[in-house]
Amino acid sequence: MTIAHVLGFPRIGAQRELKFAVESFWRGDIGETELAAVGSTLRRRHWQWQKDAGLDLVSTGDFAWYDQMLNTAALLGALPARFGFDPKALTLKQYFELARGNAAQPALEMTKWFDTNYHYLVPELDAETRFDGGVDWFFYELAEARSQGHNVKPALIGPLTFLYLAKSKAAGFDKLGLAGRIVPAYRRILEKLAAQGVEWVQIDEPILALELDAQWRNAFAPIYREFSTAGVKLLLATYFDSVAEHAPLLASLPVAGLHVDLVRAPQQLDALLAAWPQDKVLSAGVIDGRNIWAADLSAKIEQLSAAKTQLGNKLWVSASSSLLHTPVDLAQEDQLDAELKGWLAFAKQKLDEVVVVQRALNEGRGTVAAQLAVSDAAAQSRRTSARIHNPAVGGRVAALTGADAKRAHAYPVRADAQRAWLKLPLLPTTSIGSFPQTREIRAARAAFKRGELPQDQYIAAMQAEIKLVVAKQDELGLDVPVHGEAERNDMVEYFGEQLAGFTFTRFGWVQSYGSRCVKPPVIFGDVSRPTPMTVEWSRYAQSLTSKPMKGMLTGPVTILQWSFVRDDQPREQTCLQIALAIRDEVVDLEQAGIKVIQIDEPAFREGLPLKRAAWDAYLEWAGRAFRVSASGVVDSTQIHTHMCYSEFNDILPAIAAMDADVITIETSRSDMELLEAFGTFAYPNEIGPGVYDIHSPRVPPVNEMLRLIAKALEVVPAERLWINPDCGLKTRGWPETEAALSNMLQATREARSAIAEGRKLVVEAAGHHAAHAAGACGCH
Ligand SMILES: Nc1nc2c(c(=O)[nH]1)N[C@@H](CNc1ccc(C(=O)N[C@@H](CCC(=O)N[C@@H](CCC(=O)N[C@@H](CCC(=O)O)C(=O)O)C(=O)O)C(=O)O)cc1)CN2
Ligand code: MET
Ligand SMILES: [Zn+2]
Repeated sequence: MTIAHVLGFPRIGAQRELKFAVESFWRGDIGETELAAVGSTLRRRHWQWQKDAGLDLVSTGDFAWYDQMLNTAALLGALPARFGFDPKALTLKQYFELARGNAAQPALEMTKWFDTNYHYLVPELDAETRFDGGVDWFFYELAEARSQGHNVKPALIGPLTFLYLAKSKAAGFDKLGLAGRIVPAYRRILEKLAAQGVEWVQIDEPILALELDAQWRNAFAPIYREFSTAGVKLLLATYFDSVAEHAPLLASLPVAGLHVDLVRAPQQLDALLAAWPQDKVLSAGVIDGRNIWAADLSAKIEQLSAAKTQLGNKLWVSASSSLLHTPVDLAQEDQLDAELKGWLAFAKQKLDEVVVVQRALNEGRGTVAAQLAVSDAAAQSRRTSARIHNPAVGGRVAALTGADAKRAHAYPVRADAQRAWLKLPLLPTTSIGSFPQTREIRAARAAFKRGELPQDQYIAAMQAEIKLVVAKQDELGLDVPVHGEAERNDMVEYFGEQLAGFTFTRFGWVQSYGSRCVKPPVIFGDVSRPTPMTVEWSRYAQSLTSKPMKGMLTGPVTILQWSFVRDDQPREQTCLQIALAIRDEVVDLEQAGIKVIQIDEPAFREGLPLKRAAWDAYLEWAGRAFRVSASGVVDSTQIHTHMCYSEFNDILPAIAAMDADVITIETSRSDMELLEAFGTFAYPNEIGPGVYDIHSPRVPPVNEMLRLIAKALEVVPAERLWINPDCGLKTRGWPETEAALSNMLQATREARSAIAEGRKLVVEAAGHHAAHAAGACGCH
């Protein structure tokens, strides 16, 4: 029989139960026992759903209090020594300290999981790292599932992916050199599973979808040979892109099965089948684990028919990746109309989809005729619905010319026009946009959305917030203030709610990191902007100050990247439609007298395809989309952009080609390393490298920021340098926000006087890193 399974299920809970429980625990409102009970309840529910749907195996190992990479490190016992924790006796409190930092130690670094909006904690490795075993949560949860009567397939992140994604501070550290230690650790885990009678173990090696160099590729065979005698069957799981280039390797690896992503890379099926041995399982990920569209089930069955003929029972059916990246349960969405709802499937619905495909393959389509009829009708309605296609939008995109994606004059000409009216001081100061999203703001919005707070009162409350934020910035002396984004639930969802061609959900939450979630809007049709989206808020904010108010928009690439995107046309096309909508908004802001406008693109780097071979094409269309959004204005209007969360060194030319007048960019956590690349590359326009990290409540002292400013001045001429934090302040509280900004302005004043007096700023002043080493920085 063809087996039905999934690689993992979202842990957050349909009502974000895990988020609220974890945050209560952090606040001390509940204890470990109550928190553990919430975790148990969620796991029990999610396993039961998998079983009820008809999956043959339910997944364990996919639960985590914060993150699955941290869980793997905790299981292996590979914790950074700087925390001083005993890996075998790690408490929940210590686990969260690794994730969030404590008084003495900053948290593990956090970064994006491949090309998703999920962030994992980066394990730290050094020559002393040991994998001598840690907590037994993984085994506890396995036993829990079995005690509930489930046929279980535990899942682990594989050793090579673990090492590849981990990080070492030592330059040139050979991570693969730790294989000799990590492999026995995994082998011990596998043997323990075998002893407990576990048949199948899923081992995730998503790095196989990257363009691996020979050193990493060649590490697979010997390592998996070590595992082949541990007594369990291994299902090696890959996802997010094709692994066809490794087909011979994968066919010959001593594992019992391979899972592949046939949504992102359907074409790899033929290549793999051509090389596939008879005795090995091929798990076909045909249901989209990254998007919310209901599958065209007839098409999926068709897609697998040749594979079924060739492989018989060795063909398994699954979702393309873990369902972690999809919201939990569509059934809760009571405000979507029936047509749209019929086009969607969240994680729980995807379980059913996997099973329908499986049953059709095992028992014939007749056994699932009713489900197929529903699916066929939905697919048909999505292909033909009048709500999807808007000829005016298509026409506008088709009519775009080169001139539409280019400012009228080059940067030096624009800079003169901007200087003439802005009259900013040297080293102008600004912020990235958001100010603290307080509980009061969120509560007011929640009440408004529930219909309990009338619209005029909601607007008044947000205006009061804007007034406060503008007054505080005037007091502090910021040169280019912002309105603070109080009215926005999220920088993408807010725009999705107002654009045609988008819809949004009530409970479509997806974990972004730890307890933080996002609710990506859904792009189902051609995108356009019925009415201005931000103009009134910005106009109001400008009325409160004589300084130039900076308008604040999210760019087309980021809106695309952080939404659920339609899969019936190329992403490029959708992105250009969004770009035109944002362009309209930019032009309206300019008309309203907002002549400094920031178009945020924090997800620009994240959108890069996993395979380098596809980078150029992406950078070309993504850059064009940004320029389309930014180029409708006159020379004197200053366009800013902002980027964060990523390493930008390898795409600097593409960033320069976006031709924003000013870019503010995250750099403080890397101690301005990035700027060296900007210096070498000679970034041509203005740049505001973040001078303090906003991800922790810690208030950096003046001299620390001064040191970063001095470092920046070594590579960026003062005339083109801006001073700002790393990112928006929405997750911060007010006290640290005011203190940090006040220090930032003090540092700026000192830098300005040094420049005016021709004094050279000292770069070597003790900074955060030195203070850290001395345990004297008060971080977190
Ligand atoms: N889309 C997106 N992706 C992104 C980022 C981003 O900002 N947006 N940033 C990076 C990730 N960083 C993130 C930083 C913070 C949060 C975050 O704070 N999320 C909030 C939810 C934000 C939100 O949508 N808030 C809504 C809904 C808030 C809410 O939960 N309301 C309660 C009621 C609250 C109350 O009464 O006090 C409810 O509806 O039940 C609002 O403000 O309106 C959370 O998890 O808590 C998420 C991601 C990368 N990816
Ligand atoms: C993730 S980038 C955030 C940019 C946005 N303008 C903010 O300040 O919140
Ligand atoms: Zn940012």
